Amino acid sequence: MSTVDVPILNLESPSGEQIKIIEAAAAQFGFFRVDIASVSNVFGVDVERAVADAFRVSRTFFGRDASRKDELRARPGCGYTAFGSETLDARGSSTGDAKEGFYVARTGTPWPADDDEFRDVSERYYAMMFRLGRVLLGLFASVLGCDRAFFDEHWDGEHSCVLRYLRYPRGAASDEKSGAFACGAHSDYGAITILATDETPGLQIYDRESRRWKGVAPRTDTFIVNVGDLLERWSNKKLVSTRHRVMTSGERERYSIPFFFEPRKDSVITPVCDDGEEPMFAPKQFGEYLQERYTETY
Ligand SMILES: O=C(O)CCC(=O)C(=O)O
Ligand SMILES: [Fe+2]
Repeated sequence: MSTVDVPILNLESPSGEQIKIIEAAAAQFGFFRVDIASVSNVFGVDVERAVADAFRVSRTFFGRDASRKDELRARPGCGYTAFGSETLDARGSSTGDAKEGFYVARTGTPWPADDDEFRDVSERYYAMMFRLGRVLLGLFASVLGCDRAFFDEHWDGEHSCVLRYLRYPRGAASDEKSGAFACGAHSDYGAITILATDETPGLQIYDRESRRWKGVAPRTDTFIVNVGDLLERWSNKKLVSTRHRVMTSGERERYSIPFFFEPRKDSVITPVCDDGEEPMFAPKQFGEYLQERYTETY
């Protein structure tokens, strides 16, 4: 399996350079990395530490007895999801995805009553990712030739951002032929995903040009950022959303923490077009769009 070079954005570099990196990424796979140390420097907080803390509480959480995790199941997009309970690629999979997860939503998360640290660390991490999401949103707006604050109002108030802890357990080897995946091929449905991973490889992205899957090397010093379908739609396809999946060897467990940066449910997504450009999509409320996508996954 060959790997892809994903450009690295340094938040401390001049904004013109940052915009160029995102432009290049958008024209390729819609994936880029963000240097974590640069986020620490710009925000004046220890982001490396926050990421390490988040992985630590994730391990503790998933180490709980199954029954004590099952109690924390809630509505879609909130709380615990058991091993095998989701199939991101229903057509290509013979079985549910070999992962378990815990969603942290803006409100209503069913926190375990006996682990305050899990909640504290998660809320801090969530707030930090939200802040980073806002910065990235401004850069995407610039790339589209809009004012930096162009998308901001859609994230004011009751936005739909979700943090997710994922564990891909040991012993569940992915196998393309039999349709067994750690996380089946999908594109993210939302606006922007900011992903932290541990050092176990697994993430792959689909290269439309060579029609091959390519690995994204794990790096704990960067976040992986990708454009989701919603931002693709919003940008009238100037920003691309690329299919990706997770394949694991089963030798080691793998942890990852995606943060899904999503607008308010009542946001109307109207494609941003240059003068004379035809919109490829009709305006649609995010909540309505979301409902359609959930029905496909569960
Ligand atoms: O675990 C990963 O590396 C990616 C997970 C993912 O693509 C997702 O949850 O949407
Ligand atoms: Fe994804």
